[in-house]
Amino acid sequence: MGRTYRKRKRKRCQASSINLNHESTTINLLKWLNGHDFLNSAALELRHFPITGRGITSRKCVKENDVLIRIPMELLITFATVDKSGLLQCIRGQNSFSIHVLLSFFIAIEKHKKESSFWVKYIQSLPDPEPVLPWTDFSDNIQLFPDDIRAKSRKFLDEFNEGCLKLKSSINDQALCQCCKKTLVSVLDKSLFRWAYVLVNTRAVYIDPQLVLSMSDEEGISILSDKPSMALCPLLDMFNHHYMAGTNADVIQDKGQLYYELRTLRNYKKHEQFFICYGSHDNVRLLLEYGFFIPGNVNDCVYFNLKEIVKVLNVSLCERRYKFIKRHQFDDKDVYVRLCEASFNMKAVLFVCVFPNVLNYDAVVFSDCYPSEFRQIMNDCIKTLLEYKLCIMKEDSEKVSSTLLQSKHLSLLKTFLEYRIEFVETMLYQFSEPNIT
Ligand SMILES: C[S@@+](CC[C@H](N)C(=O)[O-])C[C@H]1O[C@@H](n2cnc3c(N)ncnc32)[C@H](O)[C@@H]1O
Repeated sequence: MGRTYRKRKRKRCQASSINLNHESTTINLLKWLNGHDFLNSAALELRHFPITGRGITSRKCVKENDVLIRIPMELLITFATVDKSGLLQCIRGQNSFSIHVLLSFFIAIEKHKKESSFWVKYIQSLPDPEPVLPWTDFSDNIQLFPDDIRAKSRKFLDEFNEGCLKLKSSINDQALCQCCKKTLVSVLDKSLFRWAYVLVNTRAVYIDPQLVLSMSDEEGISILSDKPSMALCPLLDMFNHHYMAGTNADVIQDKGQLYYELRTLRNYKKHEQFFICYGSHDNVRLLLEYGFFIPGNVNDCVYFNLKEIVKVLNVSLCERRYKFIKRHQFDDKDVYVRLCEASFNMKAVLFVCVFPNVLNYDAVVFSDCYPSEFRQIMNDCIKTLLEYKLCIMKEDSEKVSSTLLQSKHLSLLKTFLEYRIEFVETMLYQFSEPNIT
């Protein structure tokens, strides 16, 4: 791909994006932020992009290490915000809740309060309906999902259902909404809670839990079942994800005031979209937690488990070799292949499988000094394993494509499964090349 091609592509992308700065939700959000010590010094502009949806650019060129946003701490929604709001006093009993559930409870009730909420301009800027995540398909469609995606979807769904039920059953029956005097239990219906829960899932950023605890009331802390490391940060949550995001976020102190700050790590052209990195996530994680995937994602990988490796490679493991793998938990997680590379655990498992007579596996595996002939043998094994996965993935994709059932969730999954086949085919091609590690 030449420079001129990339330049034209970028221009086409800018031309097809739509400026959202004139929309009332954007104007109101920026006005509200301006009124609370936020300076739009980087001339940020919200635009709708064809692939990523709404995202952020600037009307001017931005230099490396420039500040994109600096949001004062009191505009972040953290456990301390929920604690100080008095909402937790509506919860009776000794039940404890995750920070995810508590933030969801808070924004659900604030959404219901409409204009009487301090957060109304922020809440109006949030997407409604919420993004489509495969596990929020509440029909029986989850049965059609491939094994790996179905297992994870069920886990997400169980956590959501459990959190929702526990919260609703713990809210004091007499507790009323401050704005409409309806009971909070009746206000918090499942679809409102789902909206809030998915938004927290897709938009919360990491915050140092110790900092949050230092800003909270000691009495309220006992309601937490995990660390309060999630926060909603207006405007920061308009940035889309890329694994190569050229930005860095941090909490900083300026003249005694704490801010959540985002800076650039490189120069940006006018109207180039800014990204942040949500983490080194593979595409299945992006799909399940955020409702999208990125073709060519460098963090994408194909996972295997010991049972299928042994079956596909037709290996019989003696007790000594099996125990070695188990003792070091090599088969527990991170047994994967990604573009041009096998993970540490994958290499270890394959080595033990195909070299039965090594006396000291520890010495080889932990020094990463494998015999020279292992590389070619490993690549051949990986090719066989990928061919096996490809057959399964084709069947999975066929199952989803041929169903007469319809939902946004299923069509998202269908697109993803088709992409996943292409991804494994590319990997197979790469592992067929000589000199691949
Ligand atoms: C933190 S929000 C980012 C802003 C969001 N686009 C909006 O309109 O408010 C995260 C959501 O944005 C979308 N998103 C983020 N990065 C994306 C990407 N690289 N490609 C497609 N969608 C993306 C997904 O719907 C995700 O759940």
